[in-house]
Amino acid sequence: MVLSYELARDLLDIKAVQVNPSDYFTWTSGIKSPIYCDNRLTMSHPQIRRKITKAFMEMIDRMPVKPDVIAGCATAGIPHAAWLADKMDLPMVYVRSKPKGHGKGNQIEGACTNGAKVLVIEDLISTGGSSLETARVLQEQGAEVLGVHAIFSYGLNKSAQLFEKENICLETITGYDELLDVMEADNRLTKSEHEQLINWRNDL
Ligand SMILES: O=P(O)(O)OC[C@H]1O[C@H](OP(=O)(O)OP(=O)(O)O)[C@H](O)[C@@H]1O
Ligand SMILES: O=C(O)c1cc(=O)[nH]c(=O)[nH]1
Repeated sequence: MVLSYELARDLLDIKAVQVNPSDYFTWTSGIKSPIYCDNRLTMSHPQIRRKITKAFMEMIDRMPVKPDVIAGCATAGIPHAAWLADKMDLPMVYVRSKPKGHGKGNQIEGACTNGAKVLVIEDLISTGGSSLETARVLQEQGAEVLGVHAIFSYGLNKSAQLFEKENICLETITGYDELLDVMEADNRLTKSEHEQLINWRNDL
């Protein structure tokens, strides 16, 4: 099976995906959503997290310029960045959503030298705001951000526009369309619920 569909089914099987049409979830951006995908649950499934690491490694294989640092987007991107960096034998850093309010006041944790070629690892893209903020913080510290790689994206127009505006390349393993296709194929959604969820996403 194609990996994007295989991973979408894995996310459903481990109950990472919740659909709640009558009681919307609030996303980090403030968007109200009938669906929530908790990719943090992949941490608890070694076979799935290894599949994700392997997919990230294959994406790096296809990159014309290779990263010399892997950066995890806090918090849910951090474990995946760590497994990837370990497999690739590369240095890793993580970037907090805001500078730490005590201690050294760091926003970037770990060593990221000026001019380092950095790949940002994120678990999920909704608007893209969190991962692009991570990229901005790294660039401000003199890093060259090669791109953002994420497990999943909702494929919102807003995120496509933001990544284009920032001129940062986004690649993902799976996404909303694959998830909805698998849900429909497995009779987890009716055709009309499928359409409703597609329309909701397209109207955002
Ligand atoms: O593309 P965006 O609109 O920025 O949304 C996606 C972000 O939201 C979630 O993180 P959350 O803020 O819930 O924090 P966490 O990773 O610490 O759980 C997710 O892990 C992404 O980082
Ligand atoms: O945008 C978000 O905050 C968000 C959406 C989602 O489905 N899953 C998640 O972890 N965060």
